[in-house]
Amino acid sequence: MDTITLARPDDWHLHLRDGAAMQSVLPDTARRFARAIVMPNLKPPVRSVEDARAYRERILAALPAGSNFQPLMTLYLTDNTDPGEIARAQASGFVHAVKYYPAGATTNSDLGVTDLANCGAVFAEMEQHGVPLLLHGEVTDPAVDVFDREAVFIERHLIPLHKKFPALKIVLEHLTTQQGVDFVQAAPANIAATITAHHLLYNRNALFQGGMRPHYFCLPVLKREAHRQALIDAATSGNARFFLGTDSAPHPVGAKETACGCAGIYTAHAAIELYAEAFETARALDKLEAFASHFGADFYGLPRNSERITLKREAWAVPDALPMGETMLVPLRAGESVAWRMVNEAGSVPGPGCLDVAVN
Ligand SMILES: NC(=O)N[C@@H](CC(=O)O)C(=O)O
Ligand SMILES: [Zn+2]
Ligand SMILES: [Zn+2]
Repeated sequence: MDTITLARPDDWHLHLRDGAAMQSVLPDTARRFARAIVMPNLKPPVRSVEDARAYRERILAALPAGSNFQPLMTLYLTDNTDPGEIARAQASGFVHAVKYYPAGATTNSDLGVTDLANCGAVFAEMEQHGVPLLLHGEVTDPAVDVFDREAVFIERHLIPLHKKFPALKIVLEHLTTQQGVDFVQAAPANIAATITAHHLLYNRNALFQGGMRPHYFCLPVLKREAHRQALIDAATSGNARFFLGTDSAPHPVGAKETACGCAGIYTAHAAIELYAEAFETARALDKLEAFASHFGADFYGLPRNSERITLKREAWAVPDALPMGETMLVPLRAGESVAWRMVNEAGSVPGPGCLDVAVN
């Protein structure tokens, strides 16, 4: 198979940032995806429906001309989130989920939740209104090994939370472990998980290949090979509760190549192409469409996309760096190649994959 055609995919976990940085990265996503769940970890975070309304307007205003891309907004949960915000979120029509960051777990999580017990009234409202809770599922306990933080989160927090709010829709974001796969497989249909392209393609060796590799550092951190295999098996299994979420997370090169580098990997420039590589290696390209274009929409109760995209097996070179506002970012595969290329509807092959203008 040298070309594949699939319904236009959606990205169920994306960081777009704001301002000039957003202006730079948004076209990469808008060219490939119909919709994306946009993370709220801005500075300051997107905490209210009104914050989300304003952020959504800024995203729409930054879209390339002619793009039909739809940002699906989320609220950043804090210890002080007003339970009344949930009904307003649901009524808004543009807020689709609430995001939980454990305070201090990851980029811009300082205002995150210090104790899930502070949010009981909010979770009760979410359960009642059918608003999904998206989890950065890692404990922050410094006594817990960084590679075990997802598994320990599931035991300590997720299992009790699910017991207390059994009908609450939960997405365990950026799944990285066998334990996470096992939990989702054993859970009922209101529990799902997103899986990134980088966690499907790389294990933790990538962080230390010939030296320290800050551009492979993200949270949750890449795990050992057995976990990557478990993620591949889950993503290609046809189980509708595993679906695509890139967690593409741009940072300026200077914030990555430094003594204390930020967590986050940029993949939006080649997102669906990288998933195609991972699925092809697993001999499961026939499972890509459901994972990328059907299951997430079904879970969120949104219609599947009717437009289609085509990917062609044709290697292209990823530039060493891409613009990010006034500065640059280093994308995944910088200076290397990606095996699949997205072609536009007319069947023509655009120029370098990540520097194209929008194709709709
Ligand atoms: N994944 C990351 O490593 N970083 C994300 C935050 C997150 O998703 O945890 C970011 O905003 O940079
Ligand atoms: Zn996260
Ligand atoms: Zn993220």
